[in-house]
Amino acid sequence: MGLLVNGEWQDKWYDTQSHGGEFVRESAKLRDWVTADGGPGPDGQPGVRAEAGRFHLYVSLACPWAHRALIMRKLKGLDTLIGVSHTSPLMLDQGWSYHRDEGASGDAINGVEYHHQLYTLTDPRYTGRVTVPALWDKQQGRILNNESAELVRMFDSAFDGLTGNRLEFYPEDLREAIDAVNADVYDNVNNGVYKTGFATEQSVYEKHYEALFACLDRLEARLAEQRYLAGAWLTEADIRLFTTLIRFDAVYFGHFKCNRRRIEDYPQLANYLRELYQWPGIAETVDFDHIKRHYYYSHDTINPTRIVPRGPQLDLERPHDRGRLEGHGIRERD
Ligand SMILES: N[C@@H](CCC(=O)N[C@@H](CS)C(=O)NCC(=O)O)C(=O)O
Repeated sequence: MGLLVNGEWQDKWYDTQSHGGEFVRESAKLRDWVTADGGPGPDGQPGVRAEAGRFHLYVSLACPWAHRALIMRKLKGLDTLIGVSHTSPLMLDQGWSYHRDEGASGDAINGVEYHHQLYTLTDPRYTGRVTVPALWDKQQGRILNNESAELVRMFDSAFDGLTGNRLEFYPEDLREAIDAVNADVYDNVNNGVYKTGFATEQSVYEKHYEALFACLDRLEARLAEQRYLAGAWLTEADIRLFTTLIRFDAVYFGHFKCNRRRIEDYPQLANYLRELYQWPGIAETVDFDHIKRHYYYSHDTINPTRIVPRGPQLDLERPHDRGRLEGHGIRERD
């Protein structure tokens, strides 16, 4: 576990000390976009054109951020256009690796052993954290973008002309609702579990624990009234919540001490989680072996014995009750 400083790998755990015991997530730094015609991204970011076979997605199957991109790749029918490599679940002194004997796919594109080498291929003097997911541009030989929220948006629309897929996860008229719930879920749930679990001061841990469960209570109340987070349509907001909920009972409840309640104990969230898990294409993106081995083995500051728990036994295939609420599925573009 570590980071690059001027292209040199340094083996360091997160610095919570200089933030009063807080884990502070660094913003992603590689932010170019893929667009249908190669024009700029939505905020004027440099753009490159969507082409079949040009891009490769590097992920960890354990990582909730990478998982968003993997689900979008699947639901948007991008499997044959964008290849994927996955890391070993074990993130050790050299960070993420492609060691096959630990369960990685290997790296068929660049043949690197460590994920940080993709960052120094991108910029030999790269400084920053070395994270998954990362979208590689084979034509330019560099990582184009390493921010999952942006990969979700690109995958939603940039390749539609090539795939003919018209599913829409960020429809114009729902953007306000999606942005609002995303902000709450990001801060208190997606990143909230990390802020709770990585805290190194009791009061900081308790503050984030309270914020996390207050948000889960808000979501539980919302999902009693509507089928999905933005209403009757399934949107990117649901994908973004799903990847944290699916890891919750298996990892965050114990390992990150997020243990007021399990997701299984929330009637709405538990049924909602099962509906999403059972959505065609989603279950095959979930790998509990990678998920559990990653967290319990890699974070030895939290779990020094590196024992990976056997449980819990989860039955995500059993029926859900969400059909009682009005739902239209995923919107299609005209
Ligand atoms: N903002 C990034 C965050 C990605 C991220 O933090 N990924 C984790 C894995 S779950 C990682 O690679 N961490 C390595 C590190 O922080 O050194 C995104 O959403 O894409």
